Amino acid sequence: MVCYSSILLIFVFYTFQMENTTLLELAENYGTPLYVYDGDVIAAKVERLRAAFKEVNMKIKYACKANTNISVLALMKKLGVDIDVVSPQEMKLALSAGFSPEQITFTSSGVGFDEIEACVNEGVLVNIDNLSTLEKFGQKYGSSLPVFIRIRPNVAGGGNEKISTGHGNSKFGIPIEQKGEILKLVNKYQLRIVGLHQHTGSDIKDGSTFVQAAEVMFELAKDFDNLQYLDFGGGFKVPYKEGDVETDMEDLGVQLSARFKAFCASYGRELELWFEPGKYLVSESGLLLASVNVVKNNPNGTLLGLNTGLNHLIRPMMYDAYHGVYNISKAKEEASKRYNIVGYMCETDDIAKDRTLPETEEGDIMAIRNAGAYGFTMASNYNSRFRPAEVLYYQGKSHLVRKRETMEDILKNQILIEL
Ligand SMILES: Cc1ncc(COP(=O)(O)O)c(C=O)c1O
Ligand SMILES: N[C@@H](CCCC[NH3+])C(=O)O
Repeated sequence: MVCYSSILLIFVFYTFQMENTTLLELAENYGTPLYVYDGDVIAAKVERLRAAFKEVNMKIKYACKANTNISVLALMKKLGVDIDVVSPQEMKLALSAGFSPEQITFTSSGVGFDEIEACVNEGVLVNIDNLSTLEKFGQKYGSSLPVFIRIRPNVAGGGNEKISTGHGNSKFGIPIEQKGEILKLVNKYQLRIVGLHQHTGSDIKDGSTFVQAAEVMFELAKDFDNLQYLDFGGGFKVPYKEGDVETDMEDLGVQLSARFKAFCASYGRELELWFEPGKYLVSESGLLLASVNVVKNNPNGTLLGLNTGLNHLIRPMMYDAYHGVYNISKAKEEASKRYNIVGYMCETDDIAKDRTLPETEEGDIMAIRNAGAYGFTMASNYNSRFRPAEVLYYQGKSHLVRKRETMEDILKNQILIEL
């Protein structure tokens, strides 16, 4: 109940702050499609996570793959959040946004050793997910640098198969069955393992999945003497519509904090508990604004064709993800008509099916919810279309934080040869 009402507050706040006036103005000023992020929603999510884990020494390492706009990253830094990156390029973005190398962790998955070196050279802590890379790390750096290892706990979790990463057939992490081999390498190279990491998946509804994976980590941790951190990954499920199931953060805070404290007591040292949420911090903060290009009255239903599609928001087509859609131009009118909402790409391009909305006209501005995470970062130039502009709204002011692409961007690296 506590949980549901606080998320409702976020929705109410969010709608109140930005619906109608602000959003329509932004669409007018910057054109559509346009990503808009509400920084106050991000700040509220950070606070909620902190409050749930106030009993332990918890650190938030924002999984920036969800949204790498450098102004969003700068906001995270201002909010006191650290950052998790998955490529040297994300690391550079984090540095550009003002993070110091000590605030960055590189969670690698099957990357070339050159990427490990690139991050080490910047002074960034690396997290290694396979034995072969761990061996190379030992050969090159021995005990001179601290290092993290990612394990695969063989715990299934996540909203769908594509985003489930901790199970026994997953490519991610070093399988927990290979503990003996990890320990051999640790001894051989005197590796300074300062942290253990696991990430079970994304859109995990059930808090007990986190506790289950944590138990695997606690058991493993007993064999490592120099730990400072245990990283339980990200993956908290956010609501996609009112009343939708979400991770009960407050309950998880109570359960996991108690187990964590008990573990630290038996380990004999206070460790930091790390999380690396992406969606939890940014999903609900974002809207993708788009215009209605076409209202198509087909015999079997009415389609709204928007000036966006899977090129800008791939989640509906990739994961069958639900995204709420509403008509900002007709916000005060009663929802009376059913629509399927589709994109403008030369592919089946469903955005939302069977939604009841006010009678909608061509030119209306529509808002697609939960677009703050894995929206722009998974966008492409398919059909040679431009990626949208982005706006960050924070404490009553909106800022353009990325310009819309132009034809120059599309042509930039292409080479026309003489034939
Ligand atoms: C290693 C790792 N950490 C954190 C995340 C963030 O997940 P989410 O955005 O669901 O919190 C991911 C993505 O699933 C991931 O692969
Ligand atoms: N991209 C996924 C979540 C993260 C997957 C990466 N581990 C989504 O949009 O739901």
